[in-house]
Amino acid sequence: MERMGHGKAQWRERLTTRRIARTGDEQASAAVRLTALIGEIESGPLGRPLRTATIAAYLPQPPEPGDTGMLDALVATGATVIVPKVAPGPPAPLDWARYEDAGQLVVARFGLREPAGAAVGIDAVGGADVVLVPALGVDRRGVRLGRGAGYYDRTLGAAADAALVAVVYDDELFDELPEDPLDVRVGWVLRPGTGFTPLT
Ligand SMILES: Nc1nc2c(c(=O)[nH]1)N(C=O)[C@@H](CNc1ccc(C(=O)N[C@@H](CCC(=O)O)C(=O)O)cc1)CN2
Ligand SMILES: Nc1ncnc2c1ncn2[C@@H]1O[C@H](COP(=O)(O)OP(=O)(O)OP(=O)(O)O)[C@@H](O)[C@H]1O
Repeated sequence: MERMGHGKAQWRERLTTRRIARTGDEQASAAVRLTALIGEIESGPLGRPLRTATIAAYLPQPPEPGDTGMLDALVATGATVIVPKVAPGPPAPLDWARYEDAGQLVVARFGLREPAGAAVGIDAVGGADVVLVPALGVDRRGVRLGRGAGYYDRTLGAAADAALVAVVYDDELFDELPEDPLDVRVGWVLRPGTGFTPLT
């Protein structure tokens, strides 16, 4: 039994509360900075030019850090960008769709935006060079805290060759978060004030 106040649920509640309290200014400046920084993925987790790369991203939902500017900047390099489509039913591996521009988006399950077009299948993430993973927080070992449905933990096993990058605010990298056996660790963190940092 975990000590009261230190389990995943408590961390999730604390970090969500802190995010909701972030000002519009902080959210907007984080999005601008992430858009400006995203090209550094080439010298960081990607390790080669974006032009021929496939990036699995996601559509940030306030107060998550970032916005479609970050995705548009990736598309502008020539990279192929895919984003999740959440199917009906209980949590399952994420399906994916090609992201081209914000004009193609519709609001779907959980209020998340997704491309209106056809899904490309759950195996598409296997072709990604880098997966940008949403997180409420991440620790120095790469343990990631998500929203708690396990969508990404069910998905990332199919992305065995990809570099995994958690995207968080600058004050959301911790020494140690709670970890479960099924959690998939990430190798990198991307923060608006700091850029890409490898994790041990
Ligand atoms: N922008 C974004 N897209 C994403 C994720 C994410 O964290 N962020 N996901 C990462 O896995 C997946 C969706 N994950 C979700 C996990 C839990 C709940 C959920 O429990 N929703 C509650 C309301 C509480 C809440 O909003 O968190 C509900 O609708 O009952 C929703 C989505 C796929 N796409
Ligand atoms: N690969 C998996 N197969 C089956 N169940 C899983 C798998 N990974 C996680 N789960 C289950 O999903 C639930 C939520 O997992 P967890 O708390 O790690 O979610 P999370 O990583 O915070 O959420 P998300 O990935 O949606 O952002 C747990 O009950 C966990 O046991």
